[in-house]
Amino acid sequence: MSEDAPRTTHPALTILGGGVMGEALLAGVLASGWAVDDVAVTEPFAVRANELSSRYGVRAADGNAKASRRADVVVIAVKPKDVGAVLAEISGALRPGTLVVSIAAGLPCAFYEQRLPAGTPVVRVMPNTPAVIGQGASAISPGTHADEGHLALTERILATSGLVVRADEKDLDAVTAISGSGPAYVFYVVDAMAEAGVLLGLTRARARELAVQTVLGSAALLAETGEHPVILRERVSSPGGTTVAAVRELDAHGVRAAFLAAAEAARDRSRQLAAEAAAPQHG
Ligand SMILES: NC(=O)C1=CN([C@@H]2O[C@H](COP(=O)(O)OP(=O)(O)OC[C@H]3O[C@@H](n4cnc5c(N)ncnc54)[C@H](OP(=O)(O)O)[C@@H]3O)[C@@H](O)[C@H]2O)C=CC1
Ligand SMILES: O=C(O)[C@@H]1CCC=N1
Repeated sequence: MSEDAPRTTHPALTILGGGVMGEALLAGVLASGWAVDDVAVTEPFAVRANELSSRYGVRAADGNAKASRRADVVVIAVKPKDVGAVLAEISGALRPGTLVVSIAAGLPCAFYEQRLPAGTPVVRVMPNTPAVIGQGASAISPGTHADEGHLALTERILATSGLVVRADEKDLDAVTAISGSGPAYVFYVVDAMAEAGVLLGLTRARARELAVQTVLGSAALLAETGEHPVILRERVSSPGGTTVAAVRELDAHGVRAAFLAAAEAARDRSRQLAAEAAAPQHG
């Protein structure tokens, strides 16, 4: 880059929790040009903290309070049951105006606002694991004190790992049930298709290779054509052919109804997580 080229400035970002999603967000911002000095991660398990530090070159040695003190944006990426304890640690350390972004399932913005200094801007996010390869889907929703600038900043951070959409907070449990948990449904379908291939005599490796490429190609076809899935399904289904015979079995075995029930169960569990996190801790 020439010395005259404009430099993009990035806010100081601290990610609390270096697990699956914390690492995905970390990798995304670094790949998008965040400097390692602008990003820190916290992780209580020292072996994991060292791993993240040596893999990405970011600071991972500090505790939550110290790492949050110098941040412009703090991303909470611990499990929902651990969020209350983390907020108690960082509440006194945040500088006024620090944006708190949480990816924890279930917990509403109000949960954070009740535990952080008055006026703290909070944005709730529901990402998903394809963020690991920059193919994630995230929905974001503002708390009481988050303005357009906070939403735009959150979008900037999440866009480094995929699609970002804005959603009303009342819809975030539904988003969790569809795109948050959704990758697991797709992996389940791929595994079932591969198993079916084995049943029909294909090797396991060949069956999985074909199932993965079929899902990849079908998703790309949907995204690139913008066609309705029913239209694309009809194009596969020749009159009197193999596909219509197969889809009749999916219907007969209640696969569509199972997806609807699964989404309701995930939505309900998301609500329960909020209730459990708000309940007094025992033990
Ligand atoms: N996995 C997913 O598909 C999605 C997850 N989410 C949400 O993201 C959050 C993280 O999930 P995920 O990454 O899967 O979970 P992980 O268990 O992989 O990551 C959580 C990390 O937080 C660490 N941790 C625990 N306590 C603390 C603490 N007090 N301070 C700092 N770090 C701590 C854990 O360390 P240790 O293991 O040593 O305890 C662990 O590394 C959850 O709230 C989840 O609801 C949202 C969307 C999708
Ligand atoms: O299973 C969970 O609770 C998290 C939230 C969405 C995906 N994984």
